[in-house]
Amino acid sequence: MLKITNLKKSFRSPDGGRMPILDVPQFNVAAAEQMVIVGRSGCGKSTLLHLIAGIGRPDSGDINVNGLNISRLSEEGRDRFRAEVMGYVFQTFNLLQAFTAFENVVLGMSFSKGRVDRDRAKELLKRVGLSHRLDAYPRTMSVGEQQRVAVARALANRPKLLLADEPTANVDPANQQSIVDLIRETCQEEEIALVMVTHAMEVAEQFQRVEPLEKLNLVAQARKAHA
Ligand SMILES: Nc1ncnc2c1ncn2[C@@H]1O[C@H](COP(=O)(O)OP(=O)(O)OP(=O)(O)O)[C@@H](O)[C@H]1O
Repeated sequence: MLKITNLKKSFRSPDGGRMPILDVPQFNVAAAEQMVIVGRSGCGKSTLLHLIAGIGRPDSGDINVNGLNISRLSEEGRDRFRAEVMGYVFQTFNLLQAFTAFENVVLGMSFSKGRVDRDRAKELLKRVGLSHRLDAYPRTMSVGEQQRVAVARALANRPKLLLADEPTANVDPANQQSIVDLIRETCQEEEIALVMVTHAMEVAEQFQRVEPLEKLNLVAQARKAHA
């Protein structure tokens, strides 16, 4: 489902040079596999997820998702491919403020080829415990409620690959577990591969495969060697 080879990414540093962030020789995720990436703050987890989603381009290397090398696509092509094949739960939710919770989930569907399934949108919001908040606007919702809408929106489209960047960072332990359960059950039922970033060890330890990014990433290994 996901096959990464020789992926490199750097950012411009304040002195005008380049700051290497990622050098990942290989990283693969099988169809319908569920796995977790862990690692210290700033080690490049969100950058890796962005590149997999086609938000920004690597300096070099290949990212194959569902059989297509997305690093060769134009920005428009990557946007379209993401809408059709991937779901993304952003650390910052990225909900559209002018639309209600229900509309945000429905909009997650209408950017892709699939038909808009209003019943599925309602069902997903019910599963995250927000049946009573369908018509609420994001600014009137708590941070945890917004996070749950973001999870429902990412699943709305029946993606093949779900990328979740700390989807439980802002919720209490009970909601944390219900979000993890919702994500994992839906991914299992619908054979969606899951790559989740988390700092919560009690979440990570529920997964069979937990990859520390430092192990996958030669930049982190070189830093460690020089530390
Ligand atoms: N657009 C950018 N321009 C310059 N530097 C960036 C940019 N985006 C990220 N970085 C840097 O790249 C590094 C990795 O950032 P990233 O957000 O991927 O880390 P992370 O592992 O997800 O951290 P956290 O766990 O705190 O969310 C950081 O040092 C960050 O400052």
